[in-house]
Amino acid sequence: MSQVVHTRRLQAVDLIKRKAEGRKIISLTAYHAHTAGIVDAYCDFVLVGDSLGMVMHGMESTLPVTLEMMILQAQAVMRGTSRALVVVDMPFGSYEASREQAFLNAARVLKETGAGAVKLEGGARFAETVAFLTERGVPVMGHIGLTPQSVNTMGGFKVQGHGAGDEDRLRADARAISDAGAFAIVMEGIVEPVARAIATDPAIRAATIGIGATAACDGQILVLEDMLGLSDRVPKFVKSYGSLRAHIEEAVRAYAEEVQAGRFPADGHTYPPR
Ligand SMILES: Nc1nc(=O)c2c([nH]1)NC[C@@H]1CN(c3ccc(C(=O)N[C@@H](CCC(=O)O)C(=O)O)cc3)CN21
Ligand SMILES: CC(C)C(=O)C(=O)O
Ligand SMILES: [Mg+2]
Repeated sequence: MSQVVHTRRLQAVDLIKRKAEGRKIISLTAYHAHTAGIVDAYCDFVLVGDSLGMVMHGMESTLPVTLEMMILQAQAVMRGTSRALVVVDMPFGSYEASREQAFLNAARVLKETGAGAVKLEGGARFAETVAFLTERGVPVMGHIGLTPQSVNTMGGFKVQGHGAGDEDRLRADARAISDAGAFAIVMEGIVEPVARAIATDPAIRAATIGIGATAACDGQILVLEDMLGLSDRVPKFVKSYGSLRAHIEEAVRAYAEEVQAGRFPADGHTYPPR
């Protein structure tokens, strides 16, 4: 009799185990089935980020992104992955008004996509929301520091933690959402000594995921198109691991040249008579 090998996706609780074991948590964003399929083998979780508004649609900020856009791209990413946990960003306006609004919209995300968790931006002020969702079966990832949905109140995409009292505030934010039941916290754009102090704080049970924050975090994330060298402008915290923009441009240039010269399509690319 053959043994049934049950492979399953990583789950939110697995990331907390990772933190305890001291094994780094690897993650990237993805918005499409095909790119998600490539990163699935290497990532513990794949984030369907609301940065898709800026990366895929050329928006100036993440504010115009809708729940419908997030659900559509999350469905694509779920189809492309089999191993990684898929986490979906709650877009601006879909969770801030009340705990009930947050639950109803998060439930829609889980029901309509099959994703394993949602992420929402905010610290101590959203601790009640994080607890409300977690108690009702929705695993929540928090996001503190440079929170892009607050671009208008922050006065730009500004690195956080330079001011007096910032360390205490950011630490209180991280502790509050960890205590509320968040399984992980994205720490974005936080100045090094402050980020390190929070990432190594033994009072924080949630796994810390850095982006433009310290290497002391339990894991790291980047926007896939940024690290591939496809995005035209990237934040300073991005390291380029590829040069897709140049690759695509060269392919498109060669195609245009061959069509112009009549060399494409050649015999192998047309249908001969039977
Ligand atoms: N393509 C992309 N990559 C991202 O990492 C990303 C998005 N889009 N969209 C949503 C947010 C916005 N993010 C950003 C955008 C710009 C900066 C930026 O320009 N930062 C300045 C420092 C600004 C300051 O502290 O004054 C930098 O030089 O990195 C940082 C994060 C991160 N997220
Ligand atoms: C940059 C990551 C953390 C994010 O929130 C996004 O891609 O929207
Ligand atoms: Mg986001």
